[in-house]
Amino acid sequence: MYMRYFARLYSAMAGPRPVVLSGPSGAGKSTLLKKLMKEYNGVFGFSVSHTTRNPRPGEENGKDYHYVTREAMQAAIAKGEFIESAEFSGNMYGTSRAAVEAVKARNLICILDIDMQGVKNIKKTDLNPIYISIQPPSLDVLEARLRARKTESEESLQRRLDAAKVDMELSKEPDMFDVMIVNDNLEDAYGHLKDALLEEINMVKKINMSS
Ligand SMILES: Nc1ncnc2c1ncn2[C@@H]1O[C@H](COP(=O)(O)OP(=O)(O)OP(=O)(O)O)[C@@H](O)[C@H]1O
Ligand SMILES: Nc1nc2c(ncn2[C@@H]2O[C@H](COP(=O)(O)O)[C@@H](O)[C@H]2O)c(=O)[nH]1
Repeated sequence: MYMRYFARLYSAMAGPRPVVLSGPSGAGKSTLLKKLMKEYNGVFGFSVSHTTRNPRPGEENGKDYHYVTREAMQAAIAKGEFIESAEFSGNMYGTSRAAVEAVKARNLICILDIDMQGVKNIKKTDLNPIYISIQPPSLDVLEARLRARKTESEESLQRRLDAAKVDMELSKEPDMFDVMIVNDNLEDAYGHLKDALLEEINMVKKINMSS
């Protein structure tokens, strides 16, 4: 009983655990995390990654990503400013220490939306997140969703589908993820995601109410 009490106390002092959302491009990570941040306003904070890709219509610099040149990103990585970085579909992506610290400083649950290389690299750090995999019902459905999103050139789409095949295989490895969610029906997938995060959500609500 005491052990459980001290474990809870320690975890409250350390702050809420971050959450890693990963899965193939087009699986629905952004859709799910935007729903979560809207319903639980003031509970979650998004770790804004850096990328060398161009912004899509509607995306905002500093909100969706920090859009940078390859040279600037390579220089920042060399200076040790990133906890992880990866090359994905012809562009660089990475999580800066500052992005995670900014969310932690507000005592919010930090959400990272990263690819499988990022997952492997985060596992080498002391971040200790909850690892959640968002998977599509099938490769065909994934392709249809990516095409319907109309954000990719044919070349980029094919690269993303190739990466998705690797991702879908790797995600089956034991212990890679704490929670696996198949995003077939959006509401069902969202319900599953909320259930997985309920303990952390309640912890943050309690801390915020008492401060
Ligand atoms: N359950 C669902 N049913 C049908 N369409 C969906 C579902 N979930 C997401 N979508 C749609 O699929 C497309 C891809 O979703 P989303 O952009 O959230 O994927 P993502 O995993 O964040 O992709 P990326 O890694 O490329 O950013 C979007 O157009 C979204 O509206
Ligand atoms: N390893 C990292 N992967 C990241 C990061 N930010 C985003 N991503 C992943 O990149 C792909 C493509 O994203 P898109 O916005 O161009 O569609 C997707 O799988 C993201 O999860 C990051 O900082 N590190």
